[in-house]
Amino acid sequence: LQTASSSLQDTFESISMGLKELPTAVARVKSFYTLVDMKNELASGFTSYPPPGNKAKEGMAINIKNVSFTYKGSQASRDAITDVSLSIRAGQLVVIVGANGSGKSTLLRLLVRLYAPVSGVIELDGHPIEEYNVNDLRRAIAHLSQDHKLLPLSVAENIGVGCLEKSDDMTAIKDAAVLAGAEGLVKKFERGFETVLTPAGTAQMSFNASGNEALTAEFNKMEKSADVSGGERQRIVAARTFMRLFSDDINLVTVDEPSSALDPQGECELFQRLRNARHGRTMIFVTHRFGHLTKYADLIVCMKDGKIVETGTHDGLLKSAGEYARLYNIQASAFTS
Ligand SMILES: Nc1ncnc2c1ncn2[C@@H]1O[C@H](COP(=O)(O)OP(=O)(O)OP(=O)(O)O)[C@@H](O)[C@H]1O
Repeated sequence: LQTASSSLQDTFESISMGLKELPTAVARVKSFYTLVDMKNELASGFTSYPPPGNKAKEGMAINIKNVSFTYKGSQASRDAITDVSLSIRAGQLVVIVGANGSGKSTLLRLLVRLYAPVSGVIELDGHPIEEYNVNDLRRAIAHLSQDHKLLPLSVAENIGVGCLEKSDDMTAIKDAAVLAGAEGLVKKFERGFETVLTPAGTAQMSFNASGNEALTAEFNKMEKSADVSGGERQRIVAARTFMRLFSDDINLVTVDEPSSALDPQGECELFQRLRNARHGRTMIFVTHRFGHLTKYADLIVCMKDGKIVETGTHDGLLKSAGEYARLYNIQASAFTS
C-alpha cells in the first residue's frame, strides 16, 4: 500500500509540475508565431544597390542631413540623437567616440537601416536610404556589434553564415577564424570546427533506454555542450564578419564595440586586421578605446548628449582641446601619470 500510494503521489506531483510549465510553454510557442508573422515596419524601396555606376568595393559615400531619432515608447526627456549632420566620403575610415548614451550606436543603427530617422535625410551614394531595396542594402553592409549571438549550429556554420556563397568553403572559414584569432579556441575542441556550441536540446533519453550503451554513447555525443568565454564568443562572431568581408558585395563595414571582452592583444589584433580588410570600403567604428583606432582614422566624430560636438583628425582634435581631447587624456593619463 505504501509503495502504491507513494507512486501515486509521484504521479500527481509530476502532473502538477507539468501543468505549472504549460502556460510558459504555450507563451513561448505563441511568441514564436508572433515573431514569424511580424511585419517589417521599414518599407523596402525599389532602387537596387549599388546604384548604376557604382562598383562594389568602392566604398559607400554617406551624407547625413539634420537627422533626429527617438526610440518608440522611450520615456527619455531628449531624443536619442538630435539634428545630426555628417558627410563621409567613400572609403573613409571613421571612428565615432563619446560618452555612454551619447547616441553612437543609434547613429550606426540608422545607417544600416535597422531604424528610420524621425526627421532629416540619410543619403547613401547619392540616393535617400529609403529608396533602396532593403535586401540589397543588407547584402552591401557588414555590421559587427555586441548584440550578435552564436547560433545552435557548428562553429564552422556559425562562421560560414557570414558569406552564404562560401558557407561550405572550409578554407575560407579557417582563414576567417585565423583573422579573428579564433583558431586557437577551435583547436581546444575534440570535434574542432564541427563542435556545436549552445546545442538546442534535440533529444531526450527515456528511462527504458538508459541500459543501452550504444544509444547512450550516441546521445551523449549529440547533446554534449561546449561553452566558450565572453571573449571567445566575440572572436567567433568577429570571424563571421571576416567571412562576410570575403564577399565582393560589401561596401560599408560598421563595427560597434566588438571587443569589450577581448584581452588587450586580441583587441589590438582585431582592430588591425579589420583595418587591413578594408580594401577601399567605407569603415565606421564605434569605440571607447581610442589607442588602436583613432590615430588611423580619416575622420573622428565625437558625440555628446545625442549631438555631434566635434569632427576632425586625432592631431587636430587634440590641438583644439575639446571633448575628444578630454576623453583621450583621461585614458592616456592612466599610463603616463
Ligand atoms: N532600444 C532603446 N529603446 C529606448 N531608448 C534607447 C534604446 N537604445 C538606446 N536608447 C537610448 O538612446 C540614447 C542613445 O543610446 P546609444 O545606445 O545610441 O548610446 P551610445 O553612445 O552608443 O552608448 P554606449 O557608449 O553606452 O554604448 C540613450 O539615452 C539610450 O538610453
